[in-house]
Parts: sequence; structure tokens; C-alpha cells
Amino acid sequence: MSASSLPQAGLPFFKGHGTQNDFVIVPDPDGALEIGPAAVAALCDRRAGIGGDGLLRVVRAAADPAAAHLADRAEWFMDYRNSDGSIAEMCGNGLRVFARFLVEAGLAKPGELAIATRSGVLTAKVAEDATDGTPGEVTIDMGKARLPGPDGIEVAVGERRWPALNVNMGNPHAVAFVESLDHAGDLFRAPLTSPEGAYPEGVNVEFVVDRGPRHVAMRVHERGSGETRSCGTGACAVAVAAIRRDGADPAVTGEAVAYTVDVLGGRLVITEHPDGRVEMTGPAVIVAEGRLDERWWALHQG
Ligand SMILES: N[C@H](CCC[C@H](N)C(=O)O)C(=O)O
Repeated sequence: MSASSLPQAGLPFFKGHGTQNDFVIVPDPDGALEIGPAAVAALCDRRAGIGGDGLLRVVRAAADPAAAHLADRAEWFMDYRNSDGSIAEMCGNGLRVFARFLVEAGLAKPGELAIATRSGVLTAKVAEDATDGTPGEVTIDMGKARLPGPDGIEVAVGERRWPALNVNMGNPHAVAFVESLDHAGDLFRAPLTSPEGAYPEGVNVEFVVDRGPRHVAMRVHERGSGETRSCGTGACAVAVAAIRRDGADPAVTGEAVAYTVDVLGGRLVITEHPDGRVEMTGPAVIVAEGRLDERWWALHQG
């Protein structure tokens, strides 16, 4: 193979995941890259691209019009995109991986760091690695959950229908408690939600079963990505819904409460505080670093 036919080392990228919700990470500190929906979809394609549930563009807030107004509060902006190229307001697993990347790339110190997102500035705490080298867990202060209603939301799969709670974590979620996670079916297609028009921008749909006291398990069909093995904002929405169902609302009891949420790709711990803040703790792993082939990237930058 002659040197000219070897991949020409192009754009650097990284791969990471949080409870197997995986992301292509593209450093772009000065906001020099235009990565449109088609390029995101090509990068996230699991056969013809790198593969991922979404893309995290790493850009200084001051260098991106979407976050410049937040630059006085956070140096870095997580420009999150779903694997179909659509933009979402927030990605919880992505924010843990983003924080982990900043620390491993030497762009931020371990400990507490403020990160700009389309849903505002959120705080991440990156724990030191374990003595065996396991990357330290990351805790995100996700802000307050919103339960804007209305009542009467339903989710349907095949012949089955369930009432669902509308929970907003910066992005929209419909949470349904079911008898078995198998009842969610194959989740190749988005579950139906009603009433018609309840979610004009689309919605992430979570199916939840109990595993024990303050311990649930979920599956999710994500807006813009399909079924994923984990959804951080979804796990927060699920915990908030379970806390309300169980009468443990910290705003009423005055006591913070922690729920364990098992996702297909691992485990997250969600804590809701009396002031309404929701914290999510879980792993975040950087798997690899690579460089795009220049010719491939030139064909897919659209
Ligand atoms: N698909 C979601 C964004 C990613 C959420 C998920 N990956 C997470 O970890 O929160 C949406 O369109 O709102």
C-alpha cells in the first residue's frame, strides 16, 4: 500500500460513553468547524462512520453564538447533537463524558467545573480516579426538574397504553410505569404519545419498572437517537416521577432522596434535594482517540 493511499490524518476525534450512551467527541476550541446535521449523522453512523448515539462538539462558549452569552460563567460549551443530526437542549450522560474529556485533555482540573449547555450553565464534579485506574465518577447538578403537565398524557406501544408523566430536564420526557420492560417492545419506532401535539418538538419516552425500595430500572426511546442503553436526563426524569409516585417529594418532606436507576448500560444514582435541584452521579469513560481520514471528511462535511 503506497504512502499516498494511507488515510491522511485529518480532524482529531475521541470516543467516549456514559453507561454505554456513547458519543463522538470533536474538539473545536475556537469554533472553527461547521458540523451540519448530515455530517453529524455520518460521524454517528455505526457502519459507515465512527458510531455514536450523539456528538459532543467541544468549543469555548465565547467562540459559539449559541453560548457566547454564557461565556462569563463557563469557559466551555457542550454543543450536543443527536445521532440523526438534530439538536437537543441537554444530554446528561454526554455532560459527564464532556467533563471527563475536559479533565483528561488538560482543559480543566478535576473537581468542580461549570459547563455551558443549551439548557444553561450546569456544574460537574469529576472525582479522582480509583487506585486501580478506574475513572472517577462524575456528578452533575442538573438543576430543577419541571413538571409542566398537562395531566392525561399517554404513551402507547402496539395494543398497550399507559399514563405518562411529562417531566422536563431541559429536554422533554414522557415517563410511563409499566409491568415489564418487555412491554415496551422492540423500540425500533418511537412510541406513540397522546394527546396529539403534546410534544411538537418530539419527546424522549421512558418505561420504568420497580426493582426495590428507591430502585427502578428503565428502557428509553430517545428523540433523535432511537433506543439507547442509557439516557441521563431520562434517568433523572424517571427518578423524579418515581419520587412523586412514592410520596417522597423532598420539597414536601424536607429530606433529600436518592433513587438508583438501572439502565441497560449500567447504573446511575439520582438525588433530588428539598430546593428541587436534581443531581446525577455515574461513570464517564474516554475510550479512544483518532483522526478522520481527510478524504472521508471532505465528502461528509455538509
Ligand atoms: N435525545 C435527547 C438528548 C440526549 C439525552 C440523553 N442521551 C441523555 O443522556 O440525557 C433529546 O433529544 O432530548
